[in-house]
Parts: sequence; C-alpha cells; structure tokens
Amino acid sequence: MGEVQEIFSDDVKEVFAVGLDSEARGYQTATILGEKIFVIGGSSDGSTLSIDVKVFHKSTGKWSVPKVLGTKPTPCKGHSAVLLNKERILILKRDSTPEDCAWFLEVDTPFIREQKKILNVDVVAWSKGVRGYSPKPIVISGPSGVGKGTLINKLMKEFPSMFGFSVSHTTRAPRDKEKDGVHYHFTERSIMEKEIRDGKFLESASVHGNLYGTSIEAVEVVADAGKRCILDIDVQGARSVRVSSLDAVFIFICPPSFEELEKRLRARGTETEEQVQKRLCNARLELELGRSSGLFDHILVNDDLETCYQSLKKLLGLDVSMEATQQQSQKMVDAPLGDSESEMDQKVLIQCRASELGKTSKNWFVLDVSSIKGGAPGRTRGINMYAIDPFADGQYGIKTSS
Ligand SMILES: Nc1nc2c(ncn2[C@@H]2O[C@H](COP(=O)(O)OP(=O)(O)O)[C@@H](O)[C@H]2O)c(=O)[nH]1
Ligand SMILES: Nc1ncnc2c1ncn2[C@@H]1O[C@H](COP(=O)(O)OP(=O)(O)O)[C@@H](O)[C@H]1O
Repeated sequence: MGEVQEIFSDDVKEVFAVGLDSEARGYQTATILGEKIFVIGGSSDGSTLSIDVKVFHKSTGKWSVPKVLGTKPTPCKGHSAVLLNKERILILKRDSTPEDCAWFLEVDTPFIREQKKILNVDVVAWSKGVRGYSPKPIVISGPSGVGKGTLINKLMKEFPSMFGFSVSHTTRAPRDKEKDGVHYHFTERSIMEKEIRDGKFLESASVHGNLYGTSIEAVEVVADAGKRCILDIDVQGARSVRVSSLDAVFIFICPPSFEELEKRLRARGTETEEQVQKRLCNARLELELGRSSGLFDHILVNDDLETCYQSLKKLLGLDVSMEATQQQSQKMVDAPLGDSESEMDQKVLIQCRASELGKTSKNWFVLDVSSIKGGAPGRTRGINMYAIDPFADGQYGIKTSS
C-alpha cells in the first residue's frame, strides 16, 4: 500500500485527527473520547516516529501517561487515527506494508475495563490488525497424561504450515527431552510473577504446584507466522482465555477411564511418585470441571489414539479438502460493499498515492473493520481491505479485491 493521504469515516463527528506541533515534535494525532484526548505519536529520531500515547484530561487540564499493554507498532513516518465504536482507535501507519498498516489502540474495550480493575491504573493496549478471516485459535485442556501433547504433536506434524504451538512459560523443571523455548519457556517464579504484574500474560495459573502461563507474545508470534495457534493449558487457563478476547475453540480431552489415565501417566515415566499422586488427585477435579462446566465447545475421549485424532481433525474442519476451504475464505473476503448507513459505519475510505503508478495516480481503498474478531491481548483479526473506484458510475463501485 502507498502513502495514506486522507481518511474519511461516518464516525467523522467523533473523530478529531490532526497533526499537532508537527514541526517540533513529529507527527501526532489527537482523538477525543469523552473528556479525554488521546494524543498518539511523539518522539522523533529525525526520520521515523516512535508511537507513544499520552492523555489530556479536558476537565482538569492535566496530562497523564497510561500503562500501555501489548507490543506497540514499530516507528513510522506518521499515521492517521480514527475512533471506532468509542472503544478503540484505528491507527493507519504511513508508508507501511499491507501487513503492518492497521493497528488498534484499545481504550475502552471489555479487556481494558478488566485490566483497569486488576492493575488499578489507567490502561490502554495495542493490538495489530490482521487481514482476512484467519481461523480461531484452539485451546486444548485435559488432565495430565490424557494425551494432549501426543494429539497436538500429531496435528503439528501432519499440518506443519497450518498450526503453531503457543509456547507457555512455566516454573517447573524441564523434563529430559524438553527444550527451553520449544516445549516451554522455563523461568523463575519471581521473574514470571513480575511479568504477570506487568501485563505480559494472556492468562496464568498455578497447576500441580507450579506456575504456568501463556504470554501475549507467545500467541502473537504464531499469528504473525500466519498460523493457527494451539494452546495446551489447564482448565483454569481455559476459563481465563474464555473471558479474554482471543475468541478460541475450546476442546477438552478425557481418558476412557481413570485407571487408563493412571496407567499412561506412569508409563510415560516423567514424574516422581509424589508428582504422579498430585497429578492424579488434580485429575479428578479437572475431569469434573471439564465435563460439566459448559466451558468447552467439544469433549473428546482419547481411547484409541487414531480414532481420537481423526475426531479432532474432523471438528477442526480438516477432513474437507483444502480447495473447499480456500473457496470459502475467498468468498468472505470478496463480500460486496454495502450502501446502507449501518454497513458504512465501520468502513474507512483511504486515499493512497501509489508512487510506482506515477505522481498523479490515486488509489482508493476501503478498510472494513465491521466484522473484526479478537483484539488485545493478541491480534485483531478479520480486517478486510479492497480497492474501489469511488467515482465509477457516480457511486462507490468495487474495482478489485484482495
Ligand atoms: N493455565 C495454563 N496451564 C498450562 C500452561 N501450559 C501448560 N499448562 C497446563 O499445565 C498442566 C501441566 O503441564 P505439564 O507440566 O507439561 O504436564 P502434562 O500435562 O502432564 O504434560 C497441563 O494441564 C497443561 O495443560 C499455560 O500456559 N497456562
Ligand atoms: N490413546 C492413547 N492410548 C495409549 N496411550 C496414549 C494415548 N494417547 C497418549 N498416550 C500415551 O500416554 C502418555 C501421556 O500422553 P501425553 O501426550 O504426554 O499426555 P498429556 O500431554 O496430556 O500430559 C504418553 O506416553 C503417550 O504416548
């Protein structure tokens, strides 16, 4: 995409996007939300700008700097800002690639309201916009020894380019064949506790006496690689993810019997007798919670491994041909531009100058955020962008799609 020149939106009454003090400080935008003005942009190294956030309070005339969660956008040469639904500010980076142009600063989403309560400070959070309808992340839970790891490994081996594993942090000691950064990020309790307080985790829980957690980065790395994220987490973690904005599919794996679970756990031979006892004791509660809580979308019994694996593939839609899947997603991305007021609400018209097409050439794009999914912490998925010729036949007409 070329340089973003102008932005129009039906929200224009709510939007206040101007360059402030641009000579001295670089490019900034100011977005009004109630009595707050979010000033985004700021410190410049001469050619690029670091995207900082500060808030001006109209009622007191004072400035404050909120706690900023998530990975912030890399420096750019400027940006534009559009307020969406009074809850998030869409940031379009100038001179950026299509993959890196759309970011969201969440200022009043459910996640932000929750974080404000937990951290007891003013909070905002960055979330990168991902184009297209990437499939939902998958949360897999179940008692220790039921076969979660075995099933996940099979899936990753058969579909290496489709799935990516969310590498959790844990304070437990590595097992013989476990590698740091591959199976887990093995860490110290005090470090992990500080990182949790700093808002770096999507969820965390104490399991079998150790601390486990999914960092926001662990999930984002997989989304950035264009893969579907798989999380192997316990029932408490699944509950936290359920109320987060990750918008995942939740699968619980059960053993055929408690005796079989005990047999598998012992046969694996990775735990001491004391640890086995603790895991079996916790398994009873986990099985009760998993089967009855309504938290999980699907429950699979892992009796015969191959049968269970085929059921898992089926519910993930992997039994249909790839051709059919691709045709379906193409259709969604090509959805025609509606002309009613409500449908226009979250469509942003962007005028770009594509330098490679010559100085006078202008390109118009519609950035459609009406059906976005997910959000901070993590990526905001489902952004649709397509080129249009706004002057064709005197009205908006679709020229091409991407
Ligand atoms: N909440 C949460 N649980 C996790 C995470 N990573 C692993 N777990 C869970 O912690 C439990 C123990 O994992 P682990 O020590 O690898 O033993 P295993 O389940 O016997 O393979 C399992 O139920 C995992 O699903 C995480 O990031 N968050
Ligand atoms: N359906 C199955 N039948 C028999 N053994 C299994 C089955 N699924 C997994 N296992 C074995 O059970 C043990 C525990 O599996 P694992 O994947 O490590 O469980 P989890 O990750 O849930 O703790 C492993 O030794 C694995 O090979």
